[in-house]
Amino acid sequence: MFGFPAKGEECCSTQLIDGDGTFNVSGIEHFIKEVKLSDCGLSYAVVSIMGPQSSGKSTLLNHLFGTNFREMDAFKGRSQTTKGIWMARCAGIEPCTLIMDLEGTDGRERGEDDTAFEKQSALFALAVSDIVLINMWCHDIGREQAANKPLLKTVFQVMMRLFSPRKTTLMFVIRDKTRTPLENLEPVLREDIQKIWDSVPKPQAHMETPLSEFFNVEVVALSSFEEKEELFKEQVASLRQRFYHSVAPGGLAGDRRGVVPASGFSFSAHEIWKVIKENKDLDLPAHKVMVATVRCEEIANEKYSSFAANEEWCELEAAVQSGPISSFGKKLSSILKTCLSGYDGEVLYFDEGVRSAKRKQLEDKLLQLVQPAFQSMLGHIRSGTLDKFKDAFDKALSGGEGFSSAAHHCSKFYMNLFDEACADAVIEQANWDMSKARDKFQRDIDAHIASVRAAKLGELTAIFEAKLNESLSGPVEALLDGANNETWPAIRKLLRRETESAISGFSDALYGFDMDEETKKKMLASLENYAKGVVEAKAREESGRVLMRMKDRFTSLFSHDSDSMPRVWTGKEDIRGITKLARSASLKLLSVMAAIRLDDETDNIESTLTLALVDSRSNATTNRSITNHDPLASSTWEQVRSVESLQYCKLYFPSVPSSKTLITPVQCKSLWRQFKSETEYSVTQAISAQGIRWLVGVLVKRKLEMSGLEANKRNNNWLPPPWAIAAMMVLGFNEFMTLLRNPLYLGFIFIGYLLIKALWVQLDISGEFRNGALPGLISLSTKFLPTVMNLLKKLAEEGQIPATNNNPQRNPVGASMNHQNGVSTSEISSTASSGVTSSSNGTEYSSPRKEE
Ligand SMILES: Nc1nc2c(ncn2[C@@H]2O[C@H](COP(=O)(O)OP(=O)(O)OP(=O)(O)O)[C@@H](O)[C@H]2O)c(=O)[nH]1
Repeated sequence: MFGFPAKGEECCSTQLIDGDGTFNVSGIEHFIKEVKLSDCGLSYAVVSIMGPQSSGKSTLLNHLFGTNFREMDAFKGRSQTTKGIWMARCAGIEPCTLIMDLEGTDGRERGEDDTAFEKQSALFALAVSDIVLINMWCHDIGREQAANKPLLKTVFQVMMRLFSPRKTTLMFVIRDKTRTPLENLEPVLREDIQKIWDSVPKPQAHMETPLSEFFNVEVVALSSFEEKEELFKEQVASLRQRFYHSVAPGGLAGDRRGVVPASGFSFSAHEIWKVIKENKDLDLPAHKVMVATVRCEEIANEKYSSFAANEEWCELEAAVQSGPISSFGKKLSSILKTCLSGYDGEVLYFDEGVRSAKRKQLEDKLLQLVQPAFQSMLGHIRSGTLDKFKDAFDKALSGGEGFSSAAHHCSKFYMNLFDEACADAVIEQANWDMSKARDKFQRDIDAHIASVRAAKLGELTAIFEAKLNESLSGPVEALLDGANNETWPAIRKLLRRETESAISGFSDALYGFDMDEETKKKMLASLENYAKGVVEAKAREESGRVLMRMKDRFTSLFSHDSDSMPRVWTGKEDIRGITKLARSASLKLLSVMAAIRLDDETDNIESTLTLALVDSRSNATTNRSITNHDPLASSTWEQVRSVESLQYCKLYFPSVPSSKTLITPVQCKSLWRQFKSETEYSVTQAISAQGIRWLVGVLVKRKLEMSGLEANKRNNNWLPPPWAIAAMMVLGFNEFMTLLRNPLYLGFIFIGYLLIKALWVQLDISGEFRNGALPGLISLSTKFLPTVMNLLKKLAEEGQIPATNNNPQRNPVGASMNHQNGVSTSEISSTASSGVTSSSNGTEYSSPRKEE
């Protein structure tokens, strides 16, 4: 359908639009590449020719511009040769000049009524050309029925459909000029043109607009090519000179307007033709913007794609994934700059507003593309600088620098380092806000400082807490062990002294942390509370062992005399008095252990316990008769006060809050019951021992009275008869000899002899049996029985033989109470007992514990 230049032709011509009005997109693109039009920018000119069919248009163009448009063969008769619109590049004229050969008007092939294509092609030529040649016969000038009149009318009418005049140069080429000189012809022609212009209906806006506003009118005359060919050629050669640098100021098209840059020519021409075909008005300025928009976008896309594939960028992007890159910003900025410069160069002649907008879009897209790499770079900078900061900070701290000072110096130094590194990574074109990255880095540094501070403060706190633990736990345990009236005052004094010392030291240590007063106060208060907590915890721990301690104290006082010597129950001792003394000492211990008394407030737990458990009034039967209520049947000491204050008005009853209570009233009662039941055995044992001793004394006395000295002598004859001794020697000779021969047996026999002899002498067995066998056995049992019973009891406590006292069925209250207290009875029983030394009045005790 479309025509292409024949092979070997020096200058190509291409059919731009065919006779049916189809635009040859591929052909024109091929043509533009061929003539390298895209590189021309605005330095190109478009010249078109219109005129009646077979008026020698192609002949003129081929001679004038060196093109090879098809010409009619003169010998075949006049017929249409050019269909549609053809385009070729002018040879040898600078700048690049494109020539368009239009289909002739008034062609018989289309008929008189088909003027649509004629008008469309005229409008197209006016829209894209800088110079329009209008071919006309010389003899038509001044004629009413001239062939060019309809053509001019068409040109002027369609001109109105362009929203803005382009100042196109209309060059009237008068063919077959006669002898009449051009000076005479030109005014007539101009008059004709003016008449036609005046007669053309115009829109309101251009009613008064002169022709010269739209067109530069030029007139040339040429001799007949057929009759005076040489002269024709000379005149054409002369005319050709006028087309050199036609677009330069002063040139033929020097004041043209609305030029589309060469790279947009193909697109622009196609779009114009589309609008013309749709019979719409052609808004050239808007069209120009449209072309600029499309072309700038195309160019921007091309640049973006070429940037994305740019080797330098790809290497940089890959490298930044694995680590920081020096001069990252500089390198990337340079690649971006090259890309944007390329865009700027190519869109230079397009509408400024459009190209700037598209440049911005391209820049944004490019920056979006490179941003992840930039973020990676920032990430490297941040993590690297943060690591360096951490090392430097640790070194400064371990080098002995104060915490606040080290934090301040290191933070400042590494913030500056971060800023410098960021400056090195900054992309010129980006103008990204770095404050967020900086803030984040600052937050990272602050968080690290805070975590180190917390760790250091934690260490410091732990050190002082450990010191407090050490200085309080042991002494408090010792003080509670020897519970007496001075125990809690002494604990308070100890707590005050140790707390003050710790707080003073802690306060000095906190100095370097540059803390605000409120936080410091909180920390000191926390340490103070910790100290209290140590004492309270120790007191709670010791209260769990109160039963064992009470029993120890009881045993110590009951089984030892005032010189701490083991008591021998001779029958002269006041067992009741000793028991009472020992029990009241144990009750004292219970009352001291019953509550935490770290405040100076006094309470009367001891009096309450004495009243309820020891005094005559506390006897269950009597008590009920007086109060009809058990004063210790309460789980808090507050309730005891509220109830009992009505009954015992003369007493100040304790008001110990639950938080300070170690042993509740009901637990005290239960403990006391268990304590009594578990110590009763010792008392019973003492009473039995005293009874046996008394019985033995009576029996011995009577025997001595009855038997006298003879009986005494008879009783001394304890050896067997002689015949029995002889029989033993005969029958046991072999065994006797075996014993004598074996030195080991001899050794055992000798040791056994020594032991028996020692026991014999120590226990005075011969003396005991002096008054007869029964008194002797009874007397010896009184010596052995307490020792054996104590041994059995100890074994039972250690769990080596079945316990009798820990039977929960026998002591259900005690068992349940100890579970409430968190300490089991067996645990209490198994703990080694401790001793106390009683003072003369039996109420003050010191605590040198000793192994029984
Ligand atoms: N009288 C006269 N005839 C000429 C002149 N130049 C060319 N011709 C003849 O006119 C005829 C048509 O020439 P073309 O150049 O093909 O004319 P055209 O206007 O291009 O024809 P279409 O493209 O068909 O409209 C040819 O036979 C030419 O020899 C001229 O200056 N004077």
